Amino acid sequence: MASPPSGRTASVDSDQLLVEANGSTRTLILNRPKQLNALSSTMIKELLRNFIAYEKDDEVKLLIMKGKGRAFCAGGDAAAGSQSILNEGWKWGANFFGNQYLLNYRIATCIKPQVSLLTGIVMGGGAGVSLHGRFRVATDKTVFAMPETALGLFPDVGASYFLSRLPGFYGEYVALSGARLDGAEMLACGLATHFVHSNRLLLLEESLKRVDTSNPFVVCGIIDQFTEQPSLKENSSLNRLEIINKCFSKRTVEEIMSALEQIMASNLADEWVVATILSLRNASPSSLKISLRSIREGRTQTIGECLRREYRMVCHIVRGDFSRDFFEGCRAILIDKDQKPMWMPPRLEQVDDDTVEQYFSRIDDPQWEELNLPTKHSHGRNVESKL
Ligand SMILES: CC(C)(COP(=O)(O)OP(=O)(O)OC[C@H]1O[C@@H](n2cnc3c(N)ncnc32)[C@H](O)[C@@H]1OP(=O)(O)O)[C@@H](O)C(=O)NCCC(=O)NCCSC(=O)/C=C/c1ccc(O)cc1
Repeated sequence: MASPPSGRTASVDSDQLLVEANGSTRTLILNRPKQLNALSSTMIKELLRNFIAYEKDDEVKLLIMKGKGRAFCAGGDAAAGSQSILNEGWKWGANFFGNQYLLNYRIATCIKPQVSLLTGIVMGGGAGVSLHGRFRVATDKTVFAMPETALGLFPDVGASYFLSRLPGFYGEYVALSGARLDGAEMLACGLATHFVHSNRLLLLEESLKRVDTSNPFVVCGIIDQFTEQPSLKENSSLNRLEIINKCFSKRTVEEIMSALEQIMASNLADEWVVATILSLRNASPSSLKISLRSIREGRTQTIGECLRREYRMVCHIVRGDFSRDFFEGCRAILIDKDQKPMWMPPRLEQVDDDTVEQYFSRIDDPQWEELNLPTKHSHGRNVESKL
């Protein structure tokens, strides 16, 4: 589909993605508000097609990404996705995640600035379509999380790149516990680049739509006019960075747990420690172990290397090679909603190092291929500087 004429909105495939053209800007609107804009396969393909087209189109200079309704995006559509994999086989899942990671890579290496308006829920796949972009605007209504360990998955969409670059061992904490961050916390740790009050977001958007340049300094100057410096709440996890660094720097998940439990034993009234321990106890043991290793490996890898490795991991998951926790997590959280997943194996000590290792190996199947990412010479430098 060609870009719509200026000032017009074009819609695609049942309106799941709306594209608004204003002069040199294109506003991409995730439009499944009832599903909190969870990314369907159609939306991912359309976003990918648009990003590829915009890179070549000299008339397009700035991209704006937003969500319709109360969420920016609550992740990939895990409810429909897990059912499609069960009905159609693992290749459906491999194709879904392959396209999504390719989109994440296109966004990370796109030479045109992207401004994501992160108000409302930003989770999982929603982080993948925004945080790799140049400008991430959080608000007083932002609720960010990477909740995949509670779903039997692991923080993917390049999270092993952007979480591993957070201060200290905060990324390990966010990845393993699925902790929710507000807009002020996103800004403080570097996941967001700006904070704008939600009641000024429309004004910011109107100003951005008049931009006629890809110069990031000009774009930044415009966003700066609307920003404010929010304060961290007293109970913010960022005020716990010392404890987080002490516990989440441990080598294994078992050691992280026991470090947290020691703190709990000496201070039973510490609600934050209790909540963190509970979230780790409720998460899939297999997911916790592969997530920790993924973040650790991500620290020294490029965005492309992270996404290729995550693709291997997710392919093992959709094939159910070592565990079916992902299907069980989707059932318990999103389909039956009983919130009581039966993880298998159920205990951390039952997930051995050899099994964890295998999640990082190539898939031994003639029908499987590594994630094929386009060569984007020298853009790696830009990608590194975004966080
Ligand atoms: C805390 C949330 C975001 C909001 O809670 P709420 O305010 O009480 O709202 P609801 O839970 O009632 O959500 C409204 C509707 O949106 C739906 N929804 C809300 N997130 C979603 C969602 N990621 N998917 C598919 N429907 C959703 C949700 O099921 C519900 O549908 P319905 O019951 O039909 O009204 C809650 O919905 C929630 O925990 N959602 C899951 C968030 C989450 O784990 N996301 C990211 C990790 S998973 C991921 O990124 C990709 C996984 C995936 C795996 C395999 C695939 O093939 C494809 C994708």
